[in-house]
Amino acid sequence: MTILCLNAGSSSLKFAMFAADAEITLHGHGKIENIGDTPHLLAWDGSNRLTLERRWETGTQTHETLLGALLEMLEGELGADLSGVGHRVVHGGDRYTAPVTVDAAVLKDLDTLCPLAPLHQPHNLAGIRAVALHRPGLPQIACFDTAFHQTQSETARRFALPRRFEAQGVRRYGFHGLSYEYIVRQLRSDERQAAAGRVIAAHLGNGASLCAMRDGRSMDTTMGFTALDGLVMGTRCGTIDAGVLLYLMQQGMDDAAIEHLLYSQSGLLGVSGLSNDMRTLLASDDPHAAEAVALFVYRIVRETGGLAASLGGLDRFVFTGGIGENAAEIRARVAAGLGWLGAEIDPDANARGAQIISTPASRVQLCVVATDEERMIAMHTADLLKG
Ligand SMILES: Nc1ncnc2c1ncn2[C@@H]1O[C@H](COP(=O)(O)OP(=O)(O)O)[C@@H](O)[C@H]1O
Ligand SMILES: CC(=O)OP(=O)(O)O
Ligand SMILES: [Mg+2]
Repeated sequence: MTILCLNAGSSSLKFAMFAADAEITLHGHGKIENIGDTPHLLAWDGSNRLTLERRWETGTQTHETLLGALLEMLEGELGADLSGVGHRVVHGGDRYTAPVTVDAAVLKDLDTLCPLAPLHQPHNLAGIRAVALHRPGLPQIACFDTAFHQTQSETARRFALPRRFEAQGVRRYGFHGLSYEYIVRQLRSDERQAAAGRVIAAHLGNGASLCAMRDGRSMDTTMGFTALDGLVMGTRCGTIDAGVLLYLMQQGMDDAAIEHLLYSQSGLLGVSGLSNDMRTLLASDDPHAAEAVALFVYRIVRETGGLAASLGGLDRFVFTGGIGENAAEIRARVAAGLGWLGAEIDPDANARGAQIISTPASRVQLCVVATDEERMIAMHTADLLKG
């Protein structure tokens, strides 16, 4: 069977076609990056040969218009032999703890979670609606970022608020779960049994989070009720004193203005005043860019300390996501900050982007694993379609 996977991130729209028989084989994939600024489409065939490139002017396109362009481009692929479409849906709330076939009732439920993931959920659901218009009746499977974190304890997921709020679903959920699930599979496929023990994975992309895992199960994570919590991100502030929000409200900012500030104008972009793109910041000699990068690294190191404490120590630290996989300088600076845990980086292995970038003597093994949310979506989608 042939499966199309769609993954709408906060600044990107990724897609991939797979043949899912005994094995899952990539037929083609691509991404539209830099959405909100100057969108840039790249597409490759199954052997990673570039087949298409296109750029749009600044500020003329939204996630929705680009999705339309994408479906037009995939028109041929959306032909009769397509068995289904798998989607990354960032928030599953309390109800959706495993992949599900989407129908009108499910879609309505998922819509109610849009305020909890304003940068993602509306785009995720727009993808489902657009495909339904194009190909009514084609099975569509929603795969949730929150599902992987089901294994966390009540304590890890609880806010110190009066109980009635928890009953309403106000608790920590965690995100990037498809990515962490894939990382665990990759670590397990290795003969070193690398998923065993106490592992922290760092998904460092435009959104960024850490996940503390024991034997491949999520124990804690830096994102919470929403994907705003935790690390400094491209345009999101990460953990912030709730008193700041009270102050902003008292200053007359309304909820829409605060949402825009915290989700879209903060993080690396807000602190640098320059860009949310790590490549741009690393290449800049502007002191504010350097300060944004320093804060990004500092917060990763600090949160790792907390998660290592909750795991009772640390055996392995995994870098993944656009920054984790590609930015050797960030990996080196994070590793330096983890020296107190016994981490010791091998500079040559790090510069090469090797799978293991720590020295043999390092007490914490440092790894780089390329994540593949689309393949994880394809695996779930194939499982559901095969019944
Ligand atoms: N070679 C590189 N060096 C530094 N940062 C990089 C590199 N390649 C990609 N990145 C960064 O990765 C981030 C995007 O990560 P990605 O996981 O693709 O995003 P998304 O969260 O939208 O899926 C951007 O900040 C980008 O600058
Ligand atoms: C949940 C989240 O932040 O996703 P992304 O990294 O794709 O923005
Ligand atoms: Mg992402």
